[in-house]
Amino acid sequence: MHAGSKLELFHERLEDNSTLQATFSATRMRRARPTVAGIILLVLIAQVRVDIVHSFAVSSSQSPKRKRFTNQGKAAGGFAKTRLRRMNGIRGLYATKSFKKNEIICKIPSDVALALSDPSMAREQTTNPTPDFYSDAEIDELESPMIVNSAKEEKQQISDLSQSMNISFDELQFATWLVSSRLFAIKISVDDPLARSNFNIRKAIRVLLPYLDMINHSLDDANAELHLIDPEKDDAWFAIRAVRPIKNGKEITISYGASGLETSAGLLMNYGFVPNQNKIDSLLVQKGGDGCIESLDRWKTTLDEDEAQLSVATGTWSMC
Ligand SMILES: C[S@@+](CC[C@H](N)C(=O)[O-])C[C@H]1O[C@@H](n2cnc3c(N)ncnc32)[C@H](O)[C@@H]1O
Repeated sequence: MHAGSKLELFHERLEDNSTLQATFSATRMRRARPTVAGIILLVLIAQVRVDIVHSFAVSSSQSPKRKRFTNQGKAAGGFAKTRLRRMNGIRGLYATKSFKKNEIICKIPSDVALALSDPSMAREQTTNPTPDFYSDAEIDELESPMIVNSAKEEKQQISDLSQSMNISFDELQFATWLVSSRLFAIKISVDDPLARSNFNIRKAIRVLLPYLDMINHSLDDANAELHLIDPEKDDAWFAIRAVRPIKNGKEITISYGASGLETSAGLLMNYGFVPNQNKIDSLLVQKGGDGCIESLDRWKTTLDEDEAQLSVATGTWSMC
């Protein structure tokens, strides 16, 4: 019960802070103008932040062929039958025809994707550092040591980098956020030289996918999934596949996270928002994964304080 109530409080705090972040980001976005320097900066950041930037590794070709594609073709042939729209203030991707279950909604050739992690190094990839726009005091309010430390580390890295590269902190922070909030994680099978021979294991990589990066997150109600088709071939594709029938006009959503699962902390750190409910958070606590319980235990508030805050916030509080 202790961990559970901490978790709910944690969730509320994330929501409060993500509201702050959304407001701040919107202000910054109005000011931002896409410039060549900005684009170069993005590439530089991608290089510095992840150390390894390479064209997508599933292609066996050293010099991938350029592909031509159109948005006028059949549904499976590219960007067919979708368009960008805004609903409830969030821009997203919407179907302009109905899709059947398992139908491919759109495809992106893998050579236009930028992979921000090397699958062969995925074993060492344990953190997903992202920019954070909160003040140090706001970060401290999150209390969870895992998030507070990550966010502060993130800010420090941006600060160090901006000085060593002679770029303004604000520009670098904005560009870093731009990249990290548009990344998708996907699991792929790769040869693991350290594993038994002929043993392929699934590893997560994070990729920037033009156009597909317009798809919003839905944990419980996602109607599509991100796939990699023919990873062994030169002409591998990223595809969005309908996991159930989608009617014309419906928003197309996927569940962010390498396995379609992402904690609220991960969503906040990577994408700057948290959902209202996230069943993955309680699973994490139940299983004690990722040092979650330890990190909750080190919070400054007592259980009584948590319950008092929760009852104010929700109007009711029942012991579980
Ligand atoms: C990959 S982009 C998706 C397209 C984005 N809405 C846009 O207009 O460019 C990810 C960003 O969309 C927003 N977003 C996606 N799913 C969301 C959701 N369920 N609730 C709130 N914001 C969401 C967040 O700002 C996130 O950083």
